[in-house]
Amino acid sequence: MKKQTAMNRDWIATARTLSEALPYLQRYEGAIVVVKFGGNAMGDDEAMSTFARDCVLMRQVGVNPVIVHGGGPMINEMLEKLDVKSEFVRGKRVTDAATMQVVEMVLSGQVNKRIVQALNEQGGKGVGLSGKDANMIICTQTDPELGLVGTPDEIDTTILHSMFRSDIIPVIAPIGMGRNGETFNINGDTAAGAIAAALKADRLLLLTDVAGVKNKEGEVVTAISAQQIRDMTEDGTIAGGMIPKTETALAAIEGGVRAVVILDGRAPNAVLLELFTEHGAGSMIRAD
Ligand SMILES: Nc1ncnc2c1ncn2[C@@H]1O[C@H](COP(=O)(O)OP(=O)(O)O)[C@@H](O)[C@H]1O
Ligand SMILES: CC(=O)N[C@@H](CCC(=O)OP(=O)(O)O)C(=O)O
Repeated sequence: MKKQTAMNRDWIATARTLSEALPYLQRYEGAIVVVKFGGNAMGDDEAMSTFARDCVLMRQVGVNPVIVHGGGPMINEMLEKLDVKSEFVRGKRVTDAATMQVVEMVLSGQVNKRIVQALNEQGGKGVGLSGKDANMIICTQTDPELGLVGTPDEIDTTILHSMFRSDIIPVIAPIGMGRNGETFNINGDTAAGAIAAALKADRLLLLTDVAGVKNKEGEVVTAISAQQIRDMTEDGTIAGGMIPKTETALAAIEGGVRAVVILDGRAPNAVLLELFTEHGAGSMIRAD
């Protein structure tokens, strides 16, 4: 009898959560939400299924999710197997022609298809693309020191809009084309930010493996201004892989994205919690 009461309490709490989601569901109907799913945020198959389920649910309630993925750790693993050395400069992989081949194979062939499959197993319609498809991302070289690393210069979102109309969830590998036929490796955060800005997205969610942007004391800053980001980068509090993330956040806001959230993608249902409950997670960056 006692057990049943506890169960009832659980159901009541679940019903309350659903009911409290109404204003959020209304706010996000028709919204475009770009989700960057970083390689470090991708967990085991169960975590992948949970993430996919959240994205399919988003689509089901009228949100237009766009997934832009990373896969840095998976690229590292393959490069190691092939005995190709790799190094990062300011959070970006120095990419020569041989490395580029491996990057494209792992991102487009392996990681992209894993996410597409997970979405489709949850009843969604995931379609995999890279920035090369339908001329979506045209790049210029970021810096000769980094080799074939590209900075998105022109984004064509036509294909994405036609996917939204067909209930398709686009899953995009961060690879772009140069104007002279080159293939460029784009940092996943940079690609997600550029796509979010081109779509004037309502939200850009950067899923990673930390709870948010941490200050000197190691505490997550829940709301962070552009100026705070610049100061924290200057004094080294923001370092490594967090640099492209915060740079992306600033560029995305400037490009017309309403808000960017950096959050822990390994936390179960992180995306749903952020969008549809009052328990938003991570660090939110808005225009100053
Ligand atoms: N101020 C900071 N706050 C949080 N994380 C930081 C900070 N500075 C550096 N980092 C590092 O950035 C990492 C996230 O970047 P990265 O590993 O590239 O993630 P992803 O693979 O998800 O893109 C964190 O795991 C952390 O080690
Ligand atoms: C230029 C550059 O650094 N490209 C990245 C692309 C993948 C990526 O960004 O993956 P994560 O999001 O998992 O870090 C790379 O080669 O690792």
